[in-house]
Amino acid sequence: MTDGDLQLAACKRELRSRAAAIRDGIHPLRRGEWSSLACRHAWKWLEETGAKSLMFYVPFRSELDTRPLIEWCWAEGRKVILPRVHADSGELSLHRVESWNELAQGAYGIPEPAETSLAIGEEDGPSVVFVPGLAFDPRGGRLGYGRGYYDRLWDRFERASASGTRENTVWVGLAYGAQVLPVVPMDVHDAYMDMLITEQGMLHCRKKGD
Ligand SMILES: Nc1nc2c(c(=O)[nH]1)N(C=O)[C@@H](CNc1ccc(C(=O)N[C@@H](CCC(=O)O)C(=O)O)cc1)CN2
Ligand SMILES: Nc1ncnc2c1ncn2[C@@H]1O[C@H](COP(=O)(O)OP(=O)(O)OP(=O)(O)O)[C@@H](O)[C@H]1O
Repeated sequence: MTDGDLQLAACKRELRSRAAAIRDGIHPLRRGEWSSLACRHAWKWLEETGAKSLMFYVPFRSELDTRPLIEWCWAEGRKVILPRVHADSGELSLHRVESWNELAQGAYGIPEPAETSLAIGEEDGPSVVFVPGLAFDPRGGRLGYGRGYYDRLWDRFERASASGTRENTVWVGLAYGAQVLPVVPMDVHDAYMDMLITEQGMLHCRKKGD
């Protein structure tokens, strides 16, 4: 590790605890209100784009609540994909889920597809990925919990689209407006979002380096 890497890691660590405190500090009633507004913005956008296969996260801690969005997708017959954490390899496997009954408590206490659920391949993967995070920035920068799960998934999808196995995926950060900071420190391997959706609406991200 170079001095630069160490500084970046320290900067991320410090920001992680500040960003978690910001998110936890939002009153639960406000979180509920803002989650429902953000979900409505996301749903409107999904109706416009007609995307049929969507990957979500199941909220934990004080994250923006995606459950209404997931239930609308089920009601409208859209494909809902949820991740399962493999803490040993640092990978996420993807699973089609059709009801809450198919989930069990997984790593970190997050509800996830049960162990018996069959994973789907990259070629059957989602056209839109909704991504949780501690903080985001207007370039699409993202800070997660520091295990790199979504960065590795992004890498897999990029490779699959470069080799022609899948179409491009739209990456959408879902967060409260208070989590969008001026700049989030980014490593070379960090995944950039294409869009952010908050209670205030949609933001198209300026790409890396622009
Ligand atoms: N709802 C949701 N699901 C998700 C994520 C997420 O951020 N939100 N993830 C996004 O990647 C993955 C899970 N990643 C996680 C990574 C670390 C910790 C965690 O508890 N970390 C400790 C720090 C110490 C440690 O690294 O063990 C902590 O925060 O106290 C939790 C989840 C996959 N599923
Ligand atoms: N594509 C990748 N391949 C292998 N390792 C990776 C990849 N992306 C990230 N990592 C590793 O994962 C670890 C965590 O990365 P980082 O601090 O960027 O996580 P994060 O984006 O905040 O967390 P998360 O995605 O879990 O929410 C780092 O040690 C990094 O080297």
